[in-house]
Amino acid sequence: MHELLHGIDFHGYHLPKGLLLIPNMYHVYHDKKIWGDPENFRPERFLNEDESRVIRSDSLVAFQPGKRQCLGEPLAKDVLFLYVAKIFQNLHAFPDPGNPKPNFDYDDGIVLIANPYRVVMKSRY
Ligand code: HEM
Repeated sequence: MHELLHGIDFHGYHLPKGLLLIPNMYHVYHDKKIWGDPENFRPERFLNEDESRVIRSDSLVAFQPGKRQCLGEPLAKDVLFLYVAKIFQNLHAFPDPGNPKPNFDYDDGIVLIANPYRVVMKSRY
């Protein structure tokens, strides 16, 4: 969230001094002009053609661009990578056959919260 220090005109709107701005991440991550088919889980969209490298995209804005961007981004990404990699290095994950599969439904709030779902984790070893 950022507060405007002075009023500005932006794309035909006047934004007054003191206005609080909150980026609409849902809109960015569901923009068909950027992602094509945002509703599909297709992680390879973030890889180059031979899938050997992650492509850096200006549209991935979880850590925010600009002067006040997150200082902890490299640390957060390393920790998340190790955390998720460790889980899937040791466990297989399956949808729970006795329960509905996860979907894109959510609960409204300040942030959107995924509805609960169950998965079965099995040791790889
Ligand atoms: C998944 C984890 C994280 C996410 C998604 C995240 C996201 C963000 C976002 C959106 C901002 C606001 C940027 C803005 O105001 O434009 C921010 C600021 C900041 N983050 Fe993070 N962050 C994460 C983890 C961390 C960690 C681990 C650290 C430190 C070890 C950290 C340190 C900071 C600092 C110091 C700022 C303030 C930067 C400034 O105002 O100049 N963050 N972060």
